[in-house]
Amino acid sequence: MKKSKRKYFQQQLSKLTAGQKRLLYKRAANIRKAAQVNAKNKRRAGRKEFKSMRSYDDTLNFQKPDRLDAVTIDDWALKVIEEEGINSLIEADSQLTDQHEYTDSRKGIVVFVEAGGCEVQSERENFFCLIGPEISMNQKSEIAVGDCVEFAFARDGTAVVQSVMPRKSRLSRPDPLKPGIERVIAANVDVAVVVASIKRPEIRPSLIDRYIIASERGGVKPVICVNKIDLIDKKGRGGELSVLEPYRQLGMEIVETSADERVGIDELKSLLADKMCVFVGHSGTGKTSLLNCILPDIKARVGSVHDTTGLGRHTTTNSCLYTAECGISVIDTPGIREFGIWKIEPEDLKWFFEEFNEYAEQCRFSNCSHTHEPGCRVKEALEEGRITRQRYESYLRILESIQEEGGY
Ligand SMILES: Nc1nc2c(ncn2[C@@H]2O[C@H](COP(=O)(O)OP(=O)(O)OP(=O)(O)O)[C@@H](O)[C@H]2O)c(=O)[nH]1
Ligand SMILES: [Zn+2]
Repeated sequence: MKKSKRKYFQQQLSKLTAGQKRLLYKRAANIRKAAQVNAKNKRRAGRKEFKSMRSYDDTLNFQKPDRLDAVTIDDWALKVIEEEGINSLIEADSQLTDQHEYTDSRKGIVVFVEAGGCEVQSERENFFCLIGPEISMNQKSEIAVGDCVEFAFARDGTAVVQSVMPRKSRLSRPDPLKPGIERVIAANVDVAVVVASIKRPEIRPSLIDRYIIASERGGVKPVICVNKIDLIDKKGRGGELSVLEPYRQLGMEIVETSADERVGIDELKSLLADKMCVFVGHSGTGKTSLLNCILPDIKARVGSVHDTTGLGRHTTTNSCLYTAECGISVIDTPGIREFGIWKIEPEDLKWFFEEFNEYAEQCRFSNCSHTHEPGCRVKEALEEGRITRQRYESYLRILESIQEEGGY
């Protein structure tokens, strides 16, 4: 197949829905098998003409299956598109959907999840969808706010999620009650805004570190937002904000805000422009207040839900995605007091403390945990003031909790 032709068919292939692709590959696999059988039988019979076997009727309309230049299953799939066109696939898929009594398949993004159902935003409309049994078996880790899903409508108008697309990133924690289960707080986010407040409640660096670790593990960029700066008197600034120094040294982005006095809001907005973000942090730090400053139009957007099940709307205790006209999408999460780290081995933790790395290479033991070993260069760097005590102590505390709780 010519390169340009191949590219054209690949473009067509990328436009297919998951259901249509499934059909296409099934068909490609059948035809490939048929072609192989044909070729084999032809050789065996030693004659040019070969009648298709009944079980491989599939090949009847397919030109010269045994002489195609297709090799891989992808080649065969493209060949199917070339020979039969994508319309036949779309039609076959919709007939199949009819059989299962689902119609009008759509794609959307999950804005809210609750037991058995979720709210999905699709083309500026929100739909309450039930979640199919395979997905809901393991719901909280299988479907999360921010997930891209495909859903369709049953005859009675109920929307049902059919499939969840692979995630490009995730922010997870272990379930506080069942630590063996992963809870995905937010999926497909670009930035995690770790909201801390300078006072009421006070900044907890070790909690910030936990969020940084979880973000980096999940492929999310962490940003620190220190809120309530109106509560510090101007003279005391240096002292109260010194906890942020290690993060400045690491080159992290830090924004100082006051939701009450609307300080730093524009800076935060420009940092989040055109990004999918999640707001995380200790309870009461001002996440929702900040969100209201950034996205004043969100209330109107949350209101319009197509409640097709009659199960009603959610409470405010779960994560929720808000999208604004300005291009910012934010997932607000309920505040927490403790934040466990999802499945991290004690010996891997040190690598998440980036400033340790250059010294760790010079430790006497290559598997040094930087706690009790002789010849530990990280501890020397600590004494020399090259590594901050705040971060080192945070490392020890997290390490201890991981060791005690078996990784959670
Ligand atoms: N002084 C001051 N108070 C603030 C500021 N931002 C929020 N608050 C107050 O802090 C309290 C908690 O604010 P929320 O926005 O509900 O905090 P949250 O982080 O969403 O809390 P959770 O929902 O528990 O996670 C409220 O009483 C707010 O009025 C601020 O910039 N300055
Ligand atoms: Zn060491």
